[in-house]
Amino acid sequence: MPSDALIEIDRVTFGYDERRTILNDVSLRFMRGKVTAVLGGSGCGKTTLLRLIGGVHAPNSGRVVFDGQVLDIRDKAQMHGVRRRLGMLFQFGALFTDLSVFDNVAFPLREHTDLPEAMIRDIVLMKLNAVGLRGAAGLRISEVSGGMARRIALARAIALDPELIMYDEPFAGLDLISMGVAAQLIRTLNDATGATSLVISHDVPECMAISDWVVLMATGGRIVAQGTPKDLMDSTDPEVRQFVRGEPDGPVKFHYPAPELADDFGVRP
Ligand SMILES: Nc1ncnc2c1ncn2[C@@H]1O[C@H](COP(=O)(O)OP(=O)(O)OP(=O)(O)O)[C@@H](O)[C@H]1O
Repeated sequence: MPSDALIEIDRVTFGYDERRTILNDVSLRFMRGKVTAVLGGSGCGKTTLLRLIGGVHAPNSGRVVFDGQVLDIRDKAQMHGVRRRLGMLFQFGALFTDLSVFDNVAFPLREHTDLPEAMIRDIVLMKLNAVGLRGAAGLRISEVSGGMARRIALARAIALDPELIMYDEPFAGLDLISMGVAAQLIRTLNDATGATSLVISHDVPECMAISDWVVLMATGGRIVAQGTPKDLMDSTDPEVRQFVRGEPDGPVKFHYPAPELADDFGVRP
């Protein structure tokens, strides 16, 4: 019987080199059909987690399990199969600026399938329609706004009907309206396609609004808390409160450790 979790991170430890461990003994489960957000401050290892799921790197110890298969990045056939089932929305979109909107969305279909051009056209227009941009198919990337670019990248990420869609900072650099549109799209596409979505971000309100489950991560990949958005919003844990309410000071200090002010300014009597 398939597990309820599409992805399991099982006691994963990882560092880019021996000097520093980025994720230390992290265990997490991402449930099928749900939107899960991993929230955490800059540098705590969120993107690294996505790279481990995408098979860019292998853990130093522990396992990453995708739909019951333990990932082994040396197994080219397995990784090819797994990557084909993943859609990834990178930070800042990474669209091909010299191609049209249409050709950007068609790109993965032309690369990974032998579908006839007429069918590719229908799929591309359907995906663009899903993000509200069917009418923009003929535009060049240089002609579209940042918010539109994000939606085009999303249409491209779902072109091959992925079972898992991973979003790396989908709200970064967007104005409030575009942010709201992007957030609703993540939710709508998840529900319409039956995919599983994983969002990593530090935008608390957007993630709280669209997620079924929220994980709060701190330095070293330490899981501070996880639960439904309501659980976390209602939490009385000072570290959770500081994070979800954006309070500048709390268990995580505003000031980097420093000598006393009076000592630094030489005014101690
Ligand atoms: N390719 C790399 N080689 C070496 N160190 C890296 C590499 N990529 C990231 N790091 C380091 O790993 C740590 C975690 O980075 P990561 O990008 O996973 O964090 P993050 O939580 O996604 O942060 P942000 O929100 O700023 O993107 C950082 O200290 C970063 O400098």
